[in-house]
Amino acid sequence: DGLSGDGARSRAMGAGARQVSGAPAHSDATRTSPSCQLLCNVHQTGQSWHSQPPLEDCMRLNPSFAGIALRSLLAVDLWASKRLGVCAAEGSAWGGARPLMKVVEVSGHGLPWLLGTAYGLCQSDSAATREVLLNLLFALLLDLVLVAVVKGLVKRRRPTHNKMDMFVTISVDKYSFPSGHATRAALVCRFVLHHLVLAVPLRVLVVLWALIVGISRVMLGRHNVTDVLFGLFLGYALYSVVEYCWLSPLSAPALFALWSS
Ligand SMILES: CC(C)=CCC/C(C)=C/COP(=O)(O)O
Repeated sequence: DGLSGDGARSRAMGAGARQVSGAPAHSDATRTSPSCQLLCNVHQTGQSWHSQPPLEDCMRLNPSFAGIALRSLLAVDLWASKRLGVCAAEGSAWGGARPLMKVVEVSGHGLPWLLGTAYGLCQSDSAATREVLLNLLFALLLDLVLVAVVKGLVKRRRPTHNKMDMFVTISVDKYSFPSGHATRAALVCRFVLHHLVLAVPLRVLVVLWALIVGISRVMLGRHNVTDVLFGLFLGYALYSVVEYCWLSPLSAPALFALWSS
């Protein structure tokens, strides 16, 4: 019919699926696995593989716009992350800065934040400080659980150029989406800015710290850019949840009574 390439292949396939199997386009026959359907068609008609392109081939030739956009984004992400992983190893372009980046990594790690907050809680003798620290502890735990759940669901592998020499990890930390450091940095940053009275230069420093923690994840080769961007977004959004569920002697009297006893 004068058509060539994808259009002709798609049309040939569509017609083939209806005529050869003798079934409507959405019957059980067309819902079987593509390769099985193809073998069945070839068996029934004696057609060659060339005259009947497999269904899966057809799907790849007609991907959705969202599919193309996602694949392109992921390709750019992998390419950019590899280029930006300049401290991924001692021999990398900025390998000399790796020890400093690892200090930044520890500053955003969950363990020092959890231990520090728990210690502060034990030491505090003011009810107001206790309330803030208790909520920070709740936020940090919620963050750990949320990140572990998302990592476990998405199961995106860390970049191949990452050296797995991280300070204290848990099993899901073999996965990279989202960056736990980035979520924590954004969460803690918003929390501190809302609950601590700080001079402007210190507030700027807190924001810079959160950004540097995020950037260092890519520079160390631990994460792809999208892991960090989504992590920052998740941590930022999580703070709103923490604010919404704010624990106080009014909303959680049992918890506070337990603590004061
Ligand atoms: C062991 C504890 C308490 C927390 C684990 C913190 C950790 C290692 C998170 C992984 O962060 P990235 O996803 O940014 O690599």
